[in-house]
This record gives sequence, structure tokens and C-alpha cells, in this order.
Amino acid sequence: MSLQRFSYLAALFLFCLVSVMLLSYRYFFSLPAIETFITAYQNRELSTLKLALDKEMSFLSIINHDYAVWNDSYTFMQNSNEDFIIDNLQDDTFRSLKIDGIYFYDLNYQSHFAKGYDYKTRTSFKIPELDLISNPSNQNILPYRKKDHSGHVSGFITTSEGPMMFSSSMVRYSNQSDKDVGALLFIRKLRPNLFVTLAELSQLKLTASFISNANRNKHYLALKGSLQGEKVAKQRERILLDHMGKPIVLLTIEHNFSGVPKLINRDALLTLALLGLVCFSISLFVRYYLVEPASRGVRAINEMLLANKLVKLTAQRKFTEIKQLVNDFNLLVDKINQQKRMLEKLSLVDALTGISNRRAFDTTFELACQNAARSQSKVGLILCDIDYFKPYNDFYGHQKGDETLTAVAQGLAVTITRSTDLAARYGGEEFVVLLSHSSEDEIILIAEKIQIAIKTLAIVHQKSAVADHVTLSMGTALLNFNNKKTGQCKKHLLKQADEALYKAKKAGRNQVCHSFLATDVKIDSAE
Ligand SMILES: Nc1nc2c(ncn2[C@@H]2O[C@H](COP(=O)(O)OP(=O)(O)OP(=O)(O)O)[C@@H](O)[C@H]2O)c(=O)[nH]1
Repeated sequence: MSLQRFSYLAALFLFCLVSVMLLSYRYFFSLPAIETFITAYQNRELSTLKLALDKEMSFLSIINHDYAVWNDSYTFMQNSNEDFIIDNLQDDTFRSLKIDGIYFYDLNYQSHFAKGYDYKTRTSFKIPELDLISNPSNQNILPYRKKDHSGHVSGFITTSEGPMMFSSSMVRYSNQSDKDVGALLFIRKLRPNLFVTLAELSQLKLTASFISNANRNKHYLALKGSLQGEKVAKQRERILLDHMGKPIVLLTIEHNFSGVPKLINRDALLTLALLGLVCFSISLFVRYYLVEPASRGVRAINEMLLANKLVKLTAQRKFTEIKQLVNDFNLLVDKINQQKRMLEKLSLVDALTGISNRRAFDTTFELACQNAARSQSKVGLILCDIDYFKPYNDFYGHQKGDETLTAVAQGLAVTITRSTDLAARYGGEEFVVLLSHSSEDEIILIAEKIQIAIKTLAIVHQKSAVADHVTLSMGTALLNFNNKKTGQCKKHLLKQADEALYKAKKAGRNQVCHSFLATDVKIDSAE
């Protein structure tokens, strides 16, 4: 797998892993916590609404209780004096107390005083349902049967005038010293402004509608101070029940906070998009700082392999490891190039004699011929062969023969001074001297120098028929490469030198034969 593909897959894996982790955290921790918070908030809203309603009810109860536990009311129940009615039960009383009905009952539910008066529209009305003798089912709006003996009842009642809020208290002496003599009932109509007040107090959007008889059998939840096991919702319905337990008002409540966020909403998508961007950036980063330099390195090494030439890499980017890798590679290149140069050198040197070998000669000869062809100059060759070397070997031994070969080779090498010239072992006991940009005079001169150098070595050779020391026979050749094909010229030059050497041997050895001179053989002047 390529590093590039790996980086893409790693980035994709990272994206998937972090996405799953984020969504899991959201699903298992974050969203349930938000839901719990909103549930508690909605509970508080319902509880506030209930408290606001109770508060409105308690206003009515307080004034009702004040009037009931009052000596004048007690006296009024005893003797029904008109003055009490004139002083206390006039229309103004209704308006100032903001109530719509005042009813006194004796202990047998018999009406002692009854007056319905709409304090808003200032009109009188009658409520037949409050004749408790004819409507015994309504008798429980009075506190006579209250088990807790609080002497007080409040709630809602359905009447022909619409749903009403009521509050009743036992009429008794203010110091509670005498027996109860009856009950005092206050009623107040349920008007829209009550629900406006409730909405303001509870900070909720609230709409109220009276429930018709047709809808009374529907299943509604009564208003309590809690959610009653329901889930979070934007809107919910609650009802107010009358004293008989029948629904009378439907409250539609709109909560302030309701929306539990979805698992994948805009924020979650934005987060995932950002995460994707980060992962993509990481893969680009890996590509730019790691993959690209590695690819460039691979390309460079491939080119080196194709060209069969090792060159140094240039260090890329700032990473220490990559720099180190490039540096180490370059050190390796240096070492290999060094070894290559050494091997090349060794491959061009004759192992025994230490001068250039036949391979080196072939290469240099080719180059010299090409140069000569370009510059239209002459190339000269001197082929040298040790005389009677077989008898020498046989007599002195192979080891001694090797030493003599080495000494002769070194003697030859010192006669060569120009860098373009070359003395090489041509094979066995045969040597060759290559002279670039040469001339007849120069060849003659070098051949003489060689003769002198070998003579100076003075290596004793008892088995030689021509001298008492080791001698050479030489054949020379010189060719102008002008307008001639290099390959043919080379062959021709070698052939001429070889023939000249043959002639020198044939003529008695220890001499030079210059193929370019009229006289075939020139005898060694020293002999
Ligand atoms: N010691 C030693 N001898 C070698 C080496 N290479 C070739 N020779 C010997 O050189 C001798 C060459 O002998 P020949 O070709 O007969 O020539 P020659 O005896 O010199 O006779 P002429 O050349 O005609 O004077 C052989 O005996 C080879 O064994 C070498 O590397 N070391």
C-alpha cells in the first residue's frame, strides 16, 4: 500500500472514529442532559402556573373568610336585619371586592341571602344552580361536610351564567365563641383577564377556552404542578375541574423551552464538516511533507538505477528523520562511488606489473583514435616483446620471471611522461606503448629511451642468444587518422606494429623495427 493511500485511509478512519465518538457522546450524554434540563424547566413552568391560579383563588378565599368570620355577618344570620344589607351588600361591595355573587345559607342549605351581580357589566343575574335545596349535588360547595373542619371550601362551579370561581366559609363569631350559624359563599366569574394575569405571572403563553358539554368526556389532564410522566413538548393541554370533577376550562400552554436538539442537527453537521476539514488537512499535510519527498526520492533513485549512476539527493523539508535519511543515503553514495572508482582503477591495472592492463589500453587507444580523427593528428604504437623469455622462465623459474616482467614494465612506464600517452601490458611478456598526437621522430626517440631503460635494468639472462641481459624487440607504427574510419585505422595500426615486431624478431631480436621507415629494421645501436 502506498503511503499516500495509507494517509487517506488513516484520515478517513480518524474522521469515522471521531464522528462516532462525538455522536455517541451526544446521544448518550449530551442530549439526555438537555432533555432532563428542559423537563425540569417545563415542570417549573407548570408549577408556577398552578401557584398563580392558587394565588387568585386565595384572594377570593381571604375576603370571603373576612366577611364570614365577622360579628355583623353572624348577627345578620341570626336576625336578618336590613341595615346589614344596606350597609354591606350593595353593588359597590361587589365592585370593590371584585366578586359577582354573595350568598348566605343557613345550616340546612336554605338561602338566607342571595345576590348575583356582574361587577364588570353592573347587571344583576340569578343562578338557579345556587338554590341548593333544588340542586343538592351542589351542596358540597359549602363547607358543612368538610372532614378537615377547616370551615372553608373553594373551587369552580358550572352555572347557567358560565363557569365561576367560588369560595365559601362558615359564618361564625369573630372570637369563635359561639356555634356556626351558616355559610357565606362568594362567586367570581371566570373572565379572560384572569387567564391573562395567570399567563403574566407564570411567564407562559396561555390560551383558555370553556369546555362544552360535548367535549366533557374527552380525556384531559387536570392542571397540577408537574408534567405527570409526559415527555418534553412545545405545547400541552390542561383542564380546570369544577367541584363535581367535571372539566370546565381547557388551558393550552405553550412552553418557553421545548426543543431537545436532534442527534444530527445543524451544529452537529457543522462540527462533522470541520472535523472532515481537519482530517483532509492532515492528509494533505502528510502528502506535502512526507509522501512528496519520499516519492521524489524514489523517482531520483529509479533514475539513478536506469542511468547506472549514483548521485546525491538533496535534503527536503524540515523533518530531522528525512534529513538524516537523505544524509545517510548521500554518505552511502559517496562510499559506493569511491569503491566504484577504486574498482574501475583496479580493473584497468595489471595485477602483476602494476602498469595499465590490456583493458585500459583498449579504452585509451579508442579515445586516442577518436581524438586523432577529430584533430587529424597521428597516433603511434610501440609493441615490445621480451626476447627468449621462455628459456628465461625455464632457467630462472616462474617467480623470477614474474619479477623480471614487473621490472621491465616499470622501466617502460618511466619512459612515458605525457598524460595522453600510455604504457600497458599487452599480454604475457608483451607490452605496448601508445603515443597520442605523435610523430615519427617522437616514436624513434621513445623507442630508444625504452632500449636504454631496459639495458639500464641489466637483468642477467644467461639463456639469451643475443645478449647477457634481458632485451626487448620492438615494432612501431604511426598513422594519420585523416579521412579514415577509426575502427579500420586501429586495426591497421596494430597490424603494422605487429608486423614490425615480427620483423624485429625475425631479424635477430634486441632491436626496433619502424614500419614507417624505408629501412625495415634498425638494429639496436647499443649492440
Ligand atoms: N613468469 C611468467 N612467465 C610468463 C608470463 N606470461 C607469459 N610467460 C611466459 O613467457 C614465455 C613466452 O615464450 P615465447 O612466446 O615462446 O617467446 P620467447 O621464449 O620469449 O621467444 P621469442 O619471443 O621468440 O624471443 C612463455 O614461456 C610463457 O610461459 C607471466 O605472467 N609470468
